[in-house]
Formats: sequence, C-alpha cells, structure tokens
Amino acid sequence: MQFSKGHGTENDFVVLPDPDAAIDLRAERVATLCARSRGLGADGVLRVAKAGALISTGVLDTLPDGVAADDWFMDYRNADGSIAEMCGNGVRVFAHYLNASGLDDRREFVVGSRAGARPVVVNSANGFLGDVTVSMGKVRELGSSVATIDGRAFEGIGIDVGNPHLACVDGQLTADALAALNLTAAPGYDPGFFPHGVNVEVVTRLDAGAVHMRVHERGVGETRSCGTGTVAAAAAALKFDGADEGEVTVRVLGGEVVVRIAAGEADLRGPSVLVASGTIDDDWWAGLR
Ligand SMILES: N[C@@H](CCC[C@H](N)C(=O)O)C(=O)O
Repeated sequence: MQFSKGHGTENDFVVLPDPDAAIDLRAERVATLCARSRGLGADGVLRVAKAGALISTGVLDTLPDGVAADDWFMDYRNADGSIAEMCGNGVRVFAHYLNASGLDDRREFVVGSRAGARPVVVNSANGFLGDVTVSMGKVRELGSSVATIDGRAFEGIGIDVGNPHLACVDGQLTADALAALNLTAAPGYDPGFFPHGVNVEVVTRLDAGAVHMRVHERGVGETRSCGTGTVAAAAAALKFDGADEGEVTVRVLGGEVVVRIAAGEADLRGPSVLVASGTIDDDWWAGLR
C-alpha cells in the first residue's frame, strides 16, 4: 500500500492514494497508523478517493452538497480513528498531493469533504512545497460557551465551519502567556452545547491584523495547527473587535496562515509540505485488528 506523509503548518497527515476506495480504514487501523510509537505517526489520515467510489463501497451514504461523483474526495480520519467532517490543513495537503503525484494536474478544482464541496486554487506547487487557497464555505456562529483549561475558564464563541469549534479570544492574553498555557489535557466543555465534541482554540486579540492561536483538537489532542480552527479563531477575533469581515494572519505553533472572511464565508491560504512517500508493509497492515 502506497503512502505519502505531509503537513500543513505542521498539522501532519498520512496520505493514502485510494481512488477506488478499496482500503479498509477501520478505526483501530487508523489509530495504529497514526500512533507515533508503533505506526507512521500523524494527526490524521487523508484517503484520496473519488467521491463516487466512496458511495459504491458504502463509505459514504450520499454525496455531500455540491460534490459530484467524479470529484476527488478527502476522506479524513482523526488520529484516534474517528471521522471528522472537515480538515482545513488537510485540504491544502490533499490538493498539493494531487498535483505533485500527477493524479490531477488542474490548478483549480473541487475537493469533496463530508462538510460539502471545498474549491481549491493551487497557487504554486512543486514536488515538496505547495501554496494553496481553500474556499472554506460558511462560518456559522453558534453562540457563547465556555472552555475550561488547566483549571481556568475561557469564554468563547461556538463556530461551525463544517466541524465544531469553540474559539476563545482573551483580550488580556499575550503571545508569551498563550505559549505557557498547559494544553496537555482535553479542555472541559459543555456537552449539551457540543453533543459531538468540539475543537477548542485559545486566541489572542487582533494586533496589526494578526492573532496567535493554540488548539486542542477533537480526536487528536493538541496539534501544532488546525486549519478549520484558524478560520474559527479569525472569525472570533474579528467579532471581539466588533467586525464581521476582514483578513487575519493566524500564527500557530507550526507557522502561519491567512484567513479572509467576507459575506459570511471564509478563504484559507497557507503552505503544504510533502515530506516523504513509501510503502506500508501489506502483512503489517493486514495483521492489524
Ligand atoms: N486539523 C484539522 C481539523 C481536523 C478535524 C478535527 N480534529 C475534528 O474532529 O473536527 C484542520 O486543519 O482543520
């Protein structure tokens, strides 16, 4: 089985080219593949499949909004094996991979996700480095809620960008204090508000068009970046300053991305790096539960 390993601002993925959706991606296998000690190690898996093939093999029941059977589909799995609707860093790596591998040489196309169609523009790409803009769709505010981190309450806004986020802007928080925050344990949140779990972002307020963000991802733990999280962070930071549109540079542990929000929709632009490719041992894979 072929794989590539890539990352978007150090949010890292195992990429599995599987146009016919033939690979059995049961949760335990994904979790082992993503384990850093006994697998390849990653925050998640990106299966590169045709949307129609995922329907034929029963992975998807229906095609999400705006996705055609012939579109490429990012079948995303979190490191614990759970399925998530969307992954903003993943889409950039996915689109870059399609160009770099020769599976698709178009620079503008639609990537299907469980949250719907995500049009991409590959601004530049070579074998290892890409720069991709993703149309992230609607940014929906869900109302106020609270996260508890390291014994401290952070007020935030629930934001749906295809997957659920609780973006907490703290007007007093400096970049240094954010860096010192202990995000080892999963933040506490209101399960009545987020019945399917939530990704939690802690964010500094806007300063010269930029914010700093750290994130604890549902199904993964703390990651060095989260693309959908940067969109939620940008929306929350703009709202904190009384704005609902604008361009925000979001600085994360693994680099930075640019989020543009206009008319309730977001674009995300940032890098993609393809680090390696190789072969997963078939016997090892077949022996996993
Ligand atoms: N890292 C991703 C988000 C992945 C999904 C998330 N953990 C969830 O469960 O919703 C990104 O870049 O957006």
